[in-house]
Amino acid sequence: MSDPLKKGQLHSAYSNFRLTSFCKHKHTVRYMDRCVFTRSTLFVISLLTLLSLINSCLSLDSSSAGEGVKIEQKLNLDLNSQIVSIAEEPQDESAQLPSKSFQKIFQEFQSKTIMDLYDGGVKAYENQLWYSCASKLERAVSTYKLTTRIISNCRLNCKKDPSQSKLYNVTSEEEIFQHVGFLLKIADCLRNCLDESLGVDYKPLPSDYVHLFETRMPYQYLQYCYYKLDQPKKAAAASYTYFLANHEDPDNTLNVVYYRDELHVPESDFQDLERAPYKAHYGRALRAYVEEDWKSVISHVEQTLEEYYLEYERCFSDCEGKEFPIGQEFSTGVTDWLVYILACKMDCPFVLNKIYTETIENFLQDMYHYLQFAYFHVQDYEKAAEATETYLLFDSSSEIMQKNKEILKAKDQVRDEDFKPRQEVVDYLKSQEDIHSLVRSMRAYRLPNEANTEVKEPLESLAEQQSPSEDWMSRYEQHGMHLIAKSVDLNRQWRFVSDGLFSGEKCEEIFTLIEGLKKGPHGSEIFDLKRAQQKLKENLDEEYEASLGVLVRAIGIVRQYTMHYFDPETPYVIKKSSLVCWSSSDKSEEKLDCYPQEDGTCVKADAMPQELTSNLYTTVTYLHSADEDGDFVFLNEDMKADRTFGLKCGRTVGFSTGDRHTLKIPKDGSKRCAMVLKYSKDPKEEEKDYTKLIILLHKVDQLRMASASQQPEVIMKRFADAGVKIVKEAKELKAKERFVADKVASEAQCSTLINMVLSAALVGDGYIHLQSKPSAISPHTEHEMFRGVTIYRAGKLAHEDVLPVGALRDFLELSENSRLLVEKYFNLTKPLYFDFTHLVCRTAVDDSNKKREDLSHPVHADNCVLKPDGSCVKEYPAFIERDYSALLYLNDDFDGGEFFFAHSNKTEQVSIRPTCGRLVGFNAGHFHGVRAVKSGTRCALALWFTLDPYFKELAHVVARKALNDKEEQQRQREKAAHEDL
Ligand SMILES: O=C(O)CCC(=O)C(=O)O
Ligand SMILES: [Fe+2]
Repeated sequence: MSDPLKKGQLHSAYSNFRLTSFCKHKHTVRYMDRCVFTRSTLFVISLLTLLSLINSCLSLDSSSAGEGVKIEQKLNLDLNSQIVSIAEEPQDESAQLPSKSFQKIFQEFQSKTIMDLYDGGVKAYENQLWYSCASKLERAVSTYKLTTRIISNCRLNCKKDPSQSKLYNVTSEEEIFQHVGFLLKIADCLRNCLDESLGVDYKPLPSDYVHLFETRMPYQYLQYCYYKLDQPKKAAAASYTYFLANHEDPDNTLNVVYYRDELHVPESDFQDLERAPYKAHYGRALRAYVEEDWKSVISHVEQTLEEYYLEYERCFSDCEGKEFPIGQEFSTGVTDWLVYILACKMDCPFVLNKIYTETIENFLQDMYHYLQFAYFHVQDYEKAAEATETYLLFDSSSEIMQKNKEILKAKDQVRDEDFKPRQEVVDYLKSQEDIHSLVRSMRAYRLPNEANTEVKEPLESLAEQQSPSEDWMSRYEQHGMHLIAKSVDLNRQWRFVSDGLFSGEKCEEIFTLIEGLKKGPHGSEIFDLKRAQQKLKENLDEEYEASLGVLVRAIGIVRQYTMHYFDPETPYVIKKSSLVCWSSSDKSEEKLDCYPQEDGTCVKADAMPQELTSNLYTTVTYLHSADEDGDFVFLNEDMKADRTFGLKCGRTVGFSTGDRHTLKIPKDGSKRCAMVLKYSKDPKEEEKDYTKLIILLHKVDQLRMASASQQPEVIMKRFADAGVKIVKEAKELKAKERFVADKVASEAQCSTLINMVLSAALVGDGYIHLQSKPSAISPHTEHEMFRGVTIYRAGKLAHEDVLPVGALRDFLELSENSRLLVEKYFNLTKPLYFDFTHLVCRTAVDDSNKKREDLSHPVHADNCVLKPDGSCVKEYPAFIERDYSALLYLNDDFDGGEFFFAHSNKTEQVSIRPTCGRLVGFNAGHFHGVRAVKSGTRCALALWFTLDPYFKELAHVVARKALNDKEEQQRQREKAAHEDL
């Protein structure tokens, strides 16, 4: 972070501070690390930020109700700097606990009423009853705010002082209840408080409504109803309020602009109607800062801090009021709950530090910087010393702050004991450290199903299951990962090179994350996990989310491999993950006078470290292959090349962070990209953004699934209406969780898919899907040949116009229908995800060999290893994450090839004859096999599903995107052809 002390007229004491660049725009000044508009140009700057989103010419109709707010305008503002609003006037935000008499009236406003009001408002909007729309939605919002504030106050008060509970201390011999006493009092207090303020009949608002209010949906309706009621100021405030939580919505952005430019609503009326009090104080503090009114800066920053900590406490206690799925057992249930609360609490600073549309990373830290500066200016040096020391708690290595401390120390009025940090920050940082260390210690705990905030790679779980004596390397080799050089080959300790850590798919997917980065002076571009979160929050793009998911797993794989390789007593934590690309710098003719490093820096020879250490470690995994250019170079003491390695997707080079290395920047101007991980043995150094990103991905996923879910009966009826028939159920199939359905695919769809395999499949592709090894022979029998297409490959082939768009559409549609049918038939309450999707044909090699005794696919279960004693163990190399399986058959013109369910002694239990459109769905733990295909070709769409979102097959997202792109291209072509006529 840069320094407020650097700004404008410096006190002579500060003259030795470094100066940063000036702001480009002539009406801006620099404060903190941003450029803000000076007073003459003050505006609701978040508005300006949003304008930068729409720098292009747009013409949109913003309303679903017909005639909307229209705007046609070319906006051309250079507003790249991220700025915050400092023009808004504060409002009266604090909702107090209502008085007793009010409570009586209030009790009428039960959550049912909130729902009624909301639904009524929306209905009125649809019926164009603008007055009724506005009045109902206004009441819905105010009742919701009041209710949530009351509940939140109860939680806060009862946590602080549970003595309102009449329960005596609970004591028990039973150990578990000895811990529960305190909780019991809080629970009793909370229940009483809620009963008293909301009435005993109060029912919590259903989560889908909570979501609507949290995403400020009522304001989206309100703005239009106000507009129709000729209340532009209110409309402007409502649309601005909605915008702040939904800035990716371009229609609303245009509305805001419209109110400003067409209806001339003054800037001061663009108010955030949901603004937390501390944000208002913050805005005023910034304004005072620009005006150099130090006394006001102090007073507003102090109020900001006071309100911020209140909000922080509230955020913490509200986390405990969130709805969670809980496990069945007492211990798992309670622990799952705790883990959820923890994840929620971890997010609090992130939520609170979002000011308007921008997240201010070091919000609190900045506040003490402002205070220090302002106190210094009013010559209250003791307070300035206190603020300095407080700041140093956040960042003890800040050179600027250290220098400032020296300057303050030189003042006569300042004594050593004045450098005492504020208690509130000591407490705050302790609570943060507590949360993070709890999260760390719970790392190994696995939440049920989709509730998995701690991510496990298949290889990670494999690692945990193994005893140390087991030959871990050969297991990795089965996945195609193998060591190609180790320390002895590489002249130095702590060096290795391994191949095959990523598949081509993974490389391509991660590569897509690298775009729009800024090049550093030497020609490197760096992508880190902070940027990833920011981008995902700005735009919940499913494809981007999928690529991040791949990255998160990739990090897990490489870390696990590295830990195994070095077998450290203390595990390594990841200190920093980034994607780094090198390409020739703009001044490419000039030769670099430093050695480019894999982490994106460029180091001079004399600055190269001498020491090797096993405490800090780096791995570099390449994201593409290159025949000639871009080598990695291990250097020796004399800075001469020790060994060089070419680039290859998935190749991983590991070395001690202090080791000497460099790289060759491609001469042809192309980018050379790698995933760079730095490790440390100090758990305190762990990169928090990794966990944060996982939690964010998880939340996004839950949101998406929640909005998509529908009642099973409705879906099953829809299937029945479309002709799908359940033909065999548990009883006939001799076990629960099995069914057979017919007419899931049409004849035309079956032929399309079969043609796809026969024409486009790479022989053997996708069967060993961690590492494609083309092989014509079936892994199960030499009498058959395998051909397959994965969903990823289908997407790619369609993208390259090798596969007709319609074929990809059928592939995606049939997969999705099969998934949905399994999810709804089994009445699953958790979303079912694809784990792997494989379209596969088996062809009898020698048609005359009809006496075959072998099986096309031996008896097995899809998620465990069948042992000779008939037990099935959930261990590697089985895909233990798989929960359900389905096969959608595509033809019947072959001999043999019946699917059968089996007993654990491998004998046949019940068999099913494949035919086009027939789907078998079953629990992935059930034994089954396929009889020999004696002649002809048997094709099926094989689908494996998981309840664990971590294993979600991301290729579906990529393929869907490819389909959408192609369809859009087709539409454009048709449109152009039509216009030509
Ligand atoms: O093709 C079939 O009918 C079953 C295949 C199977 O069980 C599997 O691939 O795991
Ligand atoms: Fe199977």
